[in-house]
This record gives sequence, structure tokens and C-alpha cells, in this order.
Amino acid sequence: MAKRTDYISWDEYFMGVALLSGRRSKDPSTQVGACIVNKQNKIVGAGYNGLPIGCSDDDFPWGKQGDFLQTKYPYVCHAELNAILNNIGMDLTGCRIYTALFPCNECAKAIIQSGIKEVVFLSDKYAGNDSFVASKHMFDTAGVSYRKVNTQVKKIELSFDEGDV
Ligand SMILES: O=c1ccn([C@H]2C[C@H](O)[C@@H](COP(=O)(O)O)O2)c(=O)[nH]1
Ligand SMILES: [Zn+2]
Repeated sequence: MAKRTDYISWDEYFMGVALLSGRRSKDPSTQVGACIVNKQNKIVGAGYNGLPIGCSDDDFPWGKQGDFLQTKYPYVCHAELNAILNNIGMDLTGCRIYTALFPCNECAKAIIQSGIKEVVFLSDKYAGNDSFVASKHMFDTAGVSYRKVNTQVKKIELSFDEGDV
């Protein structure tokens, strides 16, 4: 019997893990997941946008508008930062990070400082915003490359039906 040919690529696999991580997010508007991979294609960290440990998802705001302190923005820990902080305890030098959303300037700083050398993103929906322009400026200057994920796949379905294994 010949091997399967319709298996997913490394890019699809790691972006898939990033997207699945994002499904843990409680943010009603934008769910972001991130996955860090080392040079041997081993996953060494993952995270999603969520509140810091000890800050209840039910007590903090999730809105986007109004008084800054009554919005989610000052409180949410971004997916990329969480993935860096959640790493398995290794030096991230030379790793790459898969993220559903292009990293903001704060995440870009953390990515650069951690030694990650490549960013693979799915959406760049905030490309025109200053924060994301700053990210690209920093990445270009610091020698961190970035590219859109390489895939033709539109959707991957997961079944939890044991009969499907
Ligand atoms: O680099 C980033 C940028 C943003 N996020 C998170 C932070 C928020 O929870 C959402 C953005 O919310 P909007 O409603 O789209 O303004 O995405 C992140 O994890 N990483
Ligand atoms: Zn960020």
C-alpha cells in the first residue's frame, strides 16, 4: 500500500496548532493563538490571548470601546507573549513562531528579545495601524523575517467521534 499523499504540511500543522490554541480564548471579537517551533520542527510553546493568571475571565471586561480601563486592552495578555512565557523552558534562539494574527509592537519586542528568528502569520488585518507598522520596522531592523503561512487549505475539520480514528 502506498503512503497517503494528502497529509498536511509543516506550515499547516503548526498554524493548525496555533488556531486550535486560539479556540481557548475568551475574547468575543478576536481569538489569537500562537505556536513556537524549534529548528527540529518540535513544538516548544503555545498560547492564546487571555487574561493573566488570577484575573478572572468573568470579572474583567471584554469590550473594545469606552473608558480604556473598562475595555479588555489593558488586561489581555497577547497570544505571542503567552506562547513565549509558556515555553517548555528552553532558549528560543533560532525558533519560529506561528501566529493567527500578525504580532503587535509589544509582542514584536518580546519576539525579538526571545531570539525567535521567523514569524509566520495568517492574518495581517491590522497592517495599517501604527503598532503593526512599528512591528515590521523592528523586525526588519533586528533581522527577524516574516511571511504569510504557505497553504492552499481553507479549512481542516476535527472529529471527536472515536469511530473516525
Ligand atoms: O499581537 C497581538 C495583537 C492582538 N492580540 C489580541 C489582543 C486582543 O485580545 C485581540 C485584539 O482585539 P480586537 O478586538 O481585534 O481589537 O487580539 C494578540 O493576541 N496578539
Ligand atoms: Zn501583541
